[in-house]
Amino acid sequence: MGHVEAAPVVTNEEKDVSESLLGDKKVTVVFVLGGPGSGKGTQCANIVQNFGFTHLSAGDLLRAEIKSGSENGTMIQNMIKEGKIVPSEVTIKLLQRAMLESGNDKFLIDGFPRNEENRAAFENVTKITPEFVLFFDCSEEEMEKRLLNRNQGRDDDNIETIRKRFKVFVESSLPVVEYYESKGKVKKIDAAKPIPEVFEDVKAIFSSYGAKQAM
Ligand SMILES: Nc1ncnc2c1ncn2[C@@H]1O[C@H](COP(=O)(O)OP(=O)(O)OP(=O)(O)O)[C@@H](O)[C@H]1O
Ligand SMILES: Nc1ccn([C@@H]2O[C@H](COP(=O)(O)O)[C@@H](O)[C@H]2O)c(=O)n1
Ligand SMILES: [Mg+2]
Repeated sequence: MGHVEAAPVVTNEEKDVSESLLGDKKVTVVFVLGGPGSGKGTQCANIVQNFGFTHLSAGDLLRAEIKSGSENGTMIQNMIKEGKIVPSEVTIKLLQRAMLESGNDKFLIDGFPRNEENRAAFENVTKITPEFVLFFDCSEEEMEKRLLNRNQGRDDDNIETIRKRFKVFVESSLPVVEYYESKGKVKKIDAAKPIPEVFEDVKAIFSSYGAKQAM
């Protein structure tokens, strides 16, 4: 699998984290995108077990930030309840920290970039471009059913917020997928199939990219 030579970050605030994380270390990043409930988290867990990637879910990092009592917690909580996209600088900082703390050099970044601002800011700040984008394609009808049955106590898994998340996905996130499509970077998966079948398709992609199976 090819690698991306990362470059230093520009802001002083991020300096310590980014220099340690990026410096001259080569990192491989796969963005995992798809609508709410398309199965990103489920399949990332499988990829981690089989291919040695670290899974970083932007949504999970934001929820952890709320729980930590951070000064941004209330703002993040309100945005998530409304299905809105949190400002990029907040999410990128969390991703950078998690990348550094992982000690790994291969990352599945799940649910990010969610809009053009996320995409441009991440590339500008980290100088990392994704190896490829894994896109889980699924109908809204199926995704809605899955989210209403998820039972993980998420504040945004209610029908009102789910509809808002679908709208944001179509208006803001699909254009990011289209951007990467224009660069020939999108690997599309039929995510409507049962979980094991989806993973067979996912495995074929990672194997063909030469990602080593974890021992
Ligand atoms: N292929 C599948 N078929 C049926 N159910 C699935 C499938 N993949 C995942 N699920 C179930 O659907 C729900 C949503 O899956 P998951 O949390 O992986 O989605 P997600 O894309 O990460 O969603 P979100 O964007 O909301 O975080 C979970 O309850 C999961 O068990
Ligand atoms: N790049 C991102 C990712 C997520 N969010 C917010 O978190 C919510 C839940 O995300 P999931 O991927 O776990 O479904 C999402 O609806 C956004 O409110 C974000 O702001 N930016
Ligand atoms: Mg998820």
